[in-house]
Amino acid sequence: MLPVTVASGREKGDGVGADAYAVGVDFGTLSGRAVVVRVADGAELGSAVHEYAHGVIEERLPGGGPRLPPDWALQSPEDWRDVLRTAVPEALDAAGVDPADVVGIGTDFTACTVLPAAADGTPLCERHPDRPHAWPKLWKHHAAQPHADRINALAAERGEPWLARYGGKISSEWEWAKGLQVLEEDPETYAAAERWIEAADWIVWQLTGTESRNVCTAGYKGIHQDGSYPSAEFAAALNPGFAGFTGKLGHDLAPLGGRAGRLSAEAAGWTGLPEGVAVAVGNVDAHVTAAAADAVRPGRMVAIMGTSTCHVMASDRLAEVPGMCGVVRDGIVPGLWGYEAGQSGVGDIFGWFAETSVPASYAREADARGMSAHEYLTSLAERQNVGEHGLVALDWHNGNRSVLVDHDLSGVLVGQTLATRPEDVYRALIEATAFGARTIVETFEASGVPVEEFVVAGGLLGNRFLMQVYADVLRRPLSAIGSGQGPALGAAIHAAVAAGAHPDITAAAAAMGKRIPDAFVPDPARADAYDRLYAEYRRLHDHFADGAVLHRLRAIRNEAAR
Ligand SMILES: Nc1ncnc2c1ncn2[C@@H]1O[C@H](COP(=O)(O)OP(=O)(O)O)[C@@H](O)[C@H]1O
Ligand SMILES: O=C(CO)[C@H](O)[C@H](O)COP(=O)(O)O
Repeated sequence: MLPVTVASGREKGDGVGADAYAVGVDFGTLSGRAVVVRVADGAELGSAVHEYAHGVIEERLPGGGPRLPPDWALQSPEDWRDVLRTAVPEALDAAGVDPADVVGIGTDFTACTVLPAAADGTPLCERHPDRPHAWPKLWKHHAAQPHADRINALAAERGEPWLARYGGKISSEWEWAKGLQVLEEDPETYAAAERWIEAADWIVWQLTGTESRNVCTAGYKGIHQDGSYPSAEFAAALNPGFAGFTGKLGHDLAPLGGRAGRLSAEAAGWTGLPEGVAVAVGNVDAHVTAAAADAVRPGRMVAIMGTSTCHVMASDRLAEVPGMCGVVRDGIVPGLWGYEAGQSGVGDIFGWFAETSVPASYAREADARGMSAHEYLTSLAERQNVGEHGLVALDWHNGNRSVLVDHDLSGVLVGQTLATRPEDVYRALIEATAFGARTIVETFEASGVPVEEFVVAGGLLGNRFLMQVYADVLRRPLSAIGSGQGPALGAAIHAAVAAGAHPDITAAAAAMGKRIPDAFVPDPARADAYDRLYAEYRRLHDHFADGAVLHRLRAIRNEAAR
């Protein structure tokens, strides 16, 4: 790896005036969004979104070829570059800000979205577009579950000390499982991959021209703990050809809020920003949002609720929380432990239902009222009393990230009768995700990590009924982020720190972040009624947790698809 120089915000003193701006760019699952933010107070002056031309590649590669196997999810690096070329200049235009007043740019990415690259950063899919394994694997590529299972079994057998930092299980979404899958299914691509790099770091490489690796993705997704990755012996025991895997990863890890480098001439040409402005160290969409919600202090759990939900929380204590995604020192903010847990499917589950299960009469009615399917179903669902639909669902349609860590689990719905209507199911699915969130919060608290405040962020904040369900199910007031673009604002906050405009992330979050306390308050009667349904959810959860039925069904499906 190339040598990396990373300065913290404190050390640079770039000199930042009152009218200085930072640009944050959020690379999501379907689109990238840029926002221009005033560094003094976090005012958002302009933003722009660029939808990825290829979206999520799940069926076939962009050039055609055979159908991809089940559970694959790929992306195109050119789509990501297009965000820099279009959304950033459009956001600058919308903001009416002189680019010369921009002091820094920061980015955040979905994770673990990871790609094989050459030593100069060229994605292998740009050399071998016909090889599926040469393409970036999106976070929700779940086809490496058998590899994750082997990693977990071996780590448990060898008593690997790092396993407890991941709640006892490594996810199939992460770097090791996905890397092992490439080795075993396409050894040539594995051998050609001089780098196995998170898109979070790759995009920073595009901006600066220099490779850097961030402490956040290395810790949560790369199993980097206490200064090292799992040993070469461990990797070799998985597969002798895997022994050198960590040689493809990064070893000099850059701290969050640091400056990864300066904007290259080429990236200045793409973005319209001045060459040489500070570029922040790469980061993850969920983790930057904690700064945007001014929630980087211990005990504030931020739920970033969109396609999936991530729960992130800084804490001054280290504990083993079963089924959490990970705890990483400095993983959200330097100096504290950063916890992450998550639900792999949330908005995605509602989206699946709205797309596949709404009758034509509902679609017509929604159209007539100028509502989306989500809005129409919500308007019907919110009229019901708690429990009136007689249903309970398990929110595992995209697997279970916490607390079971098993992506071969699938969704369950019980209690249907001939009177069950679409809005009943839609409501039961919303409730199921809220019960999943409660399971996570209770697991943290039972493990000695108190959740003092629950802060909601992300696109689902737009559904107020859904938020009220969460407040009722969690039996606690919810704070809400005061921005519609949390990750992009968070990335801009990191850019401001990297540019020296604020001394550190905590100070920048206090100045630029936005949090509204008690935005949703629980109703005691509904909360009591939900306690009964939650008890049923937990019974169903424990019944299906071992995967006996659900794994068999998946095996039958996979066999039939082959
Ligand atoms: N009114 C709504 N109620 C519930 N879910 C919605 C609604 N509108 C969109 N969604 C779901 O929200 C998700 C998009 O959330 P968003 O935060 O914008 O995306 P991302 O997580 O990719 O950043 C989609 O999965 C979609 O199905
Ligand atoms: O795993 C994650 C972060 O660690 C996120 O779930 C992943 O990045 C996708 O997020 P989104 O729901 O915003 O698309």
